[in-house]
Amino acid sequence: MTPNTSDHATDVESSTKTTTAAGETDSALVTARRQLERAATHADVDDGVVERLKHPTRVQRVSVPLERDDGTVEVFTGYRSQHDDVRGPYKGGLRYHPEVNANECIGLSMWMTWKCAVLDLPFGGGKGGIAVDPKSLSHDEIERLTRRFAEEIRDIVGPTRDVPAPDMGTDAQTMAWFMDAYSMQQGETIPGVVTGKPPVIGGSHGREEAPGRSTAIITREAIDHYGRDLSETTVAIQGFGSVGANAARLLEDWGATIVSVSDVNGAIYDPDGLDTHAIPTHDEEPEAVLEQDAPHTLSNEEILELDVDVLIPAAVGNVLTDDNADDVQADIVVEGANGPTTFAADTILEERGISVIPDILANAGGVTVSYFEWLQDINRRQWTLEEINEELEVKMLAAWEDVRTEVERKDLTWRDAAYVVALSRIAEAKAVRGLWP
Ligand SMILES: NC(=O)C1=CN([C@@H]2O[C@H](COP(=O)(O)OP(=O)(O)OC[C@H]3O[C@@H](n4cnc5c(N)ncnc54)[C@H](OP(=O)(O)O)[C@@H]3O)[C@@H](O)[C@H]2O)C=CC1
Ligand SMILES: O=C(O)CCC(=O)C(=O)O
Repeated sequence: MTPNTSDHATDVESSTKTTTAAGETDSALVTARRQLERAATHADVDDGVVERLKHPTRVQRVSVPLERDDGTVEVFTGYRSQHDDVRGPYKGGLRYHPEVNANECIGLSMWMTWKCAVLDLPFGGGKGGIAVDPKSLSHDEIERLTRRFAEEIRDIVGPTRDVPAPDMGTDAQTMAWFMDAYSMQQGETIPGVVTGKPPVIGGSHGREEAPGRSTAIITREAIDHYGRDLSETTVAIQGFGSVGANAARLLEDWGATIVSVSDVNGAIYDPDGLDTHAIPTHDEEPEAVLEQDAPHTLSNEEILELDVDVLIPAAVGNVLTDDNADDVQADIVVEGANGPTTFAADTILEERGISVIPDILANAGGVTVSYFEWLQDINRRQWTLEEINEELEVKMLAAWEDVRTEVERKDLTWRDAAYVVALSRIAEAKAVRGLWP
């Protein structure tokens, strides 16, 4: 099939914006561009490079027909946005969620470019997915959908071109089907086409927990930076999946008090602390949070306004907006999710003295362990879980120090500082390759 590819993606970039009650336009793409424009004023980067980075290299949109279990046919829309590859192959997850659209994928792929650069990984940024509610499909239907999606985007992915991974609504099994479908088309087993696979077929130990682990590591460092003690820290976490649940359990193990967690239906709250190991994760049992014993339940709006030391939004994007930023009571927000804070909310939180540690640093453990997986696939050698976690700690602490240095040197917000680190590495790579614009 001929790829339906738009090199400039203008058609999609001008559509699908959402607006908050207060009128703030906040698609992931709009937020990502505003963040870039603001951060660029603090970085020594050519205006032309910044202009180029506002646009993806390529966005592929495909129709993904699915034969349902009852024999009827339904057609879903899938996307893959490839933002920039100056530092290496495009890298980023595949999301299965009803709200997936082109602009969301472009914005998320921009964030992947910065994330890989902040962590100094040899990758660029990509992101994709299918506009579908995976909970409405059977196991077999998700397998058929994934295999067909892999066929539709096979021309633009590959271990040295673009390497997908899990994101919301996808997991190690999804990656296994994707890898198998791609390998069958290529006529040989190619584990490195995706990361986040089960270890038995070339996946890495620790990948599933990694974005939650890095979110916990960065929370720990932030607490220490502000002269506090983790054992006296209260935390609320929105979302109890790969990112939220793993961050919650680690922070609890390290002494923090997790007072509230939520899933799509709402939150449970215990001011004395929850036993997060006893709460099933999204992977173990979706929508199980409200079934747990707890003194209070809250809505997903209320959890964001709890009086806690640390708030970790770890579910969907755009949850902190100009509508509720004034009501946030946490002292520190650590972004476990991608893009939970709109541009206007960021400004309000900054004015109120609330530190926001950005997604492109905090949740970067996922793509970092994906990089370790990619290396393991190339070398056909599996690292132990201990090796993975040790290397992840080293990479996260190095990135934390790089960003912290910029925060202190230029008196920047954590987000601006992370962008400055990323942009300078990307601009230097473009300059040295002579790859401008
Ligand atoms: N997986 C990864 O490798 C990485 C993911 N991220 C980002 O982290 C975020 C979460 O991803 P991940 O943990 O993988 O997702 P999962 O699918 O594993 O879990 C998502 C969690 O969020 C809950 N949820 C879904 N919709 C809402 C909503 N509208 N309000 C509140 N909670 C909701 C789900 O509830 P329920 O169980 O009831 O469905 C579930 O608990 C996303 O922004 C993703 O892009 C970032 C880096 C890496
Ligand atoms: O592991 C990866 O390649 C990407 C993970 C991801 O999508 C993300 O960090 O948002």
